[in-house]
Amino acid sequence: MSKKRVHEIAKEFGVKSKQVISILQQHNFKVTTAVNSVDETGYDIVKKQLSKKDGAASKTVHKAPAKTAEHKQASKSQKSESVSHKQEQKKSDNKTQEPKKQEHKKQATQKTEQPKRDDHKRSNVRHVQISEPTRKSNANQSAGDRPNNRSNNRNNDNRNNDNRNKDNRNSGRSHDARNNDSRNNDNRNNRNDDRRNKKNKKGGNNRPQSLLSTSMQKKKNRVKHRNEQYLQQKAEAERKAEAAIATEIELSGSLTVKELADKMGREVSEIIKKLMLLGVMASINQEVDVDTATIVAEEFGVTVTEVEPEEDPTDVIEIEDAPETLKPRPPVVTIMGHVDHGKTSLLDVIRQTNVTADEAGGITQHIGAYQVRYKDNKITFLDTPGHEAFTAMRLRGAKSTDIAVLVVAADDGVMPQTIEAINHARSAEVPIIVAINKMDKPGANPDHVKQQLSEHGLLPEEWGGDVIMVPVSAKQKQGIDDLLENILLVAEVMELKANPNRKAYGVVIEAQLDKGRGAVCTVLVQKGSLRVGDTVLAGTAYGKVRAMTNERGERVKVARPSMPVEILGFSEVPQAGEIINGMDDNEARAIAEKRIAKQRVQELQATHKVTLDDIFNQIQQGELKDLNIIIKADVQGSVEALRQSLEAIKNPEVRIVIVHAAVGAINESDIMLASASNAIVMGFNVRPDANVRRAAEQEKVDLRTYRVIYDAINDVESAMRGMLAPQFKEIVVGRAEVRQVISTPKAIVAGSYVTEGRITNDSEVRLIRDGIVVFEGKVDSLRRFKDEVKEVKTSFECGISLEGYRDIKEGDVIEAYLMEEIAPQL
Ligand SMILES: Nc1nc2c(ncn2[C@@H]2O[C@H](COP(=O)(O)OP(=O)(O)OP(=O)(O)O)[C@@H](O)[C@H]2O)c(=O)[nH]1
Repeated sequence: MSKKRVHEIAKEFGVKSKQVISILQQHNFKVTTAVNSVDETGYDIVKKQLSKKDGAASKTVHKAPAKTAEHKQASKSQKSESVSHKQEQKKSDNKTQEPKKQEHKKQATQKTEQPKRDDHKRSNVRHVQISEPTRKSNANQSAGDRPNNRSNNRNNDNRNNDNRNKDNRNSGRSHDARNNDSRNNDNRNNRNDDRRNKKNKKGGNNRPQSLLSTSMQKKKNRVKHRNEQYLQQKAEAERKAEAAIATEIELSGSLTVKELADKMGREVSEIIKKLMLLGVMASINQEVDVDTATIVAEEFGVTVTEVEPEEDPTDVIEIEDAPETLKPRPPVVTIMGHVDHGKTSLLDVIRQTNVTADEAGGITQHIGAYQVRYKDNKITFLDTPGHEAFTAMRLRGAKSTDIAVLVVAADDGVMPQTIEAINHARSAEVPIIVAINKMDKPGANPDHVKQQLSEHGLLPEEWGGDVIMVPVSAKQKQGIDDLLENILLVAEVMELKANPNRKAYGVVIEAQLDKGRGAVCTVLVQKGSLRVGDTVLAGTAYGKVRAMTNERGERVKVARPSMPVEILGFSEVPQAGEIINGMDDNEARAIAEKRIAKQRVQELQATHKVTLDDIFNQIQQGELKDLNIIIKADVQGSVEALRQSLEAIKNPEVRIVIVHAAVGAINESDIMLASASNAIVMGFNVRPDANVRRAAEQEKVDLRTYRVIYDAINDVESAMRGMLAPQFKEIVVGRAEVRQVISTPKAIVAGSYVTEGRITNDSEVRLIRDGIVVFEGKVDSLRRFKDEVKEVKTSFECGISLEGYRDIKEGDVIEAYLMEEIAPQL
């Protein structure tokens, strides 16, 4: 063997050159540096020495990595040592502790990683085992950064202990009880290390977990638990919402925004937003047609199927007539206006001047409607009080009038009923022609009338508006042609047409029971033709037409569109405004029976007329879109004040609509209009008379009277919020008419006649003059002749004096009332 340098030998044995030099010097070799070389003898001495030492060193120091064949060999022997040791230990431990076995297994597997680590720490006496993240960071630190490493090591004393133990194990040294303890420590320490490392990573608290207060821990657990619960609930809600969202819906006709949202399983706000984006401003209760609903639904990715609406077996399906079957028909005109402005006179003049020679016998009987001929054209006039033609018919969904003629006396101008008539016609969307009557009168001022009408939204044509205003005089029969001419003109523009060749469809104008003839009914045929022998159905009444007569009492066999006829043959008296259909016998009977049954059910159910008491419920259920109100007050100022205050009430779901507002007492016409338009009537300083109250009860119209405007507004606001406290209801106990006013030194005594109910001496009373409340207070004294009495009943005379009020006039009405507490509505 050639000579070998010291550093080569050192490298070969994995020791420092210094060590080799020292051995050689001990054996008198002259070597001082690593580059000095020695012969085979020197090499053998070193080898011998080092292998001796190696045996000893292997017991204390971990071996160098198995890079060379020798090392591999060493590693193998180490393994075999370890295995044999395990076997020995197995025996000695008498197979007692399973965890230990596990530990051994773990160590065995760790061995495969060992060389790497050994390599890394060859120069370190202490072997540091660190958990993965730290190891990484240490690895990232350069090997030259030793002091840092060391300080880390010091900080991690436990870990170091652990590693020392591990080293011991790896070196195959004895595994005594101490070692076992160390292993346990090792496990604990490892866990702690992991936590600490995690914490350190976050830059959090470095204190060991055990040092955290128990309460903190509990708090943390609670928060964690709550968070988990919240997340679970959220996920559940989302899952449910997801499930509720429809992907397909069926639409059978227009529906409200709320209904659409419900169908789609979406929030109303989402639908409203989408509609807004589409340029449609809609509130929750507003109706949207199928097309709009379809667009909205498709925007949400919902497929829409249009289906036929469910049929009501009591409905008679209305046939849509093909355009080619339609033939022109005469217009149907209603004359309306204020009392004494000349409605009857005008109708008479029209009738007389336009009956042809052969009809000279004239109209023999009143049948509520008639036709006149004018220049080969027919015009049908409804001879019923104006408001009835609208309210009663509209109530049942019928539209009888094409054109409204508003009669205004030129000398009197616009009066309360004129405004009422305008509102009726507007409500029914019927065009208005104004007949300015009594033009022959000296005080006639048509311009003033036009001016007044303009203020109510009727602007005459000559002033740039679209309302035809014709000056007439019923008395002098002037302007009648002009009026009829204009009626025909408006009718022509309206292109009024109907199919005469089909089963009859019309409306009942009026009906009554005649002792001799049974149910007598005036019918206006609107479509098709009605013939004697036809079976007809109107509401729950049906029957075969036995006889038909026109307005002159002549028997007719057929009645065509726009023709009024009186018919006999109904099983019972139908109601005015009811729709009449010609149909098969059996079908008519079957539908009538079903309608009777339905009516019974409806009667059992609560009425759906709007009342302040249940406005909130109706809003909630999406049933109410507009709150219609009719205002009646004693003076115009109050009307306007109430109107403006009510209109100023804003509610996102309900709009306040003033259907009619006028000065004057509440009358039957107001009730009819309220009934037809589902309105409530609010009276301010005005009172309804007995008939009006009865009508309101019958029609189930909510009628409220107030003395203070604020109370009225407050009631509406509270009702809309569902906060109305209807604890008291006024009960009228009796009424007395003042027939004579007697002045005595002590008081003014109203010599009165009790017309209804009773008046008591402790009554709360109000004094009413022309429907207007002029005083509210208490009875001071109540006398029959000269005696003080407690009460006076209907049909008796009495003397009433009022506490603190003397301005009593003949014709005044004294109304006695009491406030009755009523149970709040549920
Ligand atoms: N000078 C004049 N008087 C008229 C004219 N038209 C009607 N009158 C008179 O006015 C009064 C009332 O006429 P009516 O036709 O009864 O009036 P109305 O509107 O039908 O009255 P009500 O049925 O009570 O609502 C009668 O005395 C008529 O003679 C007219 O053109 N000129």
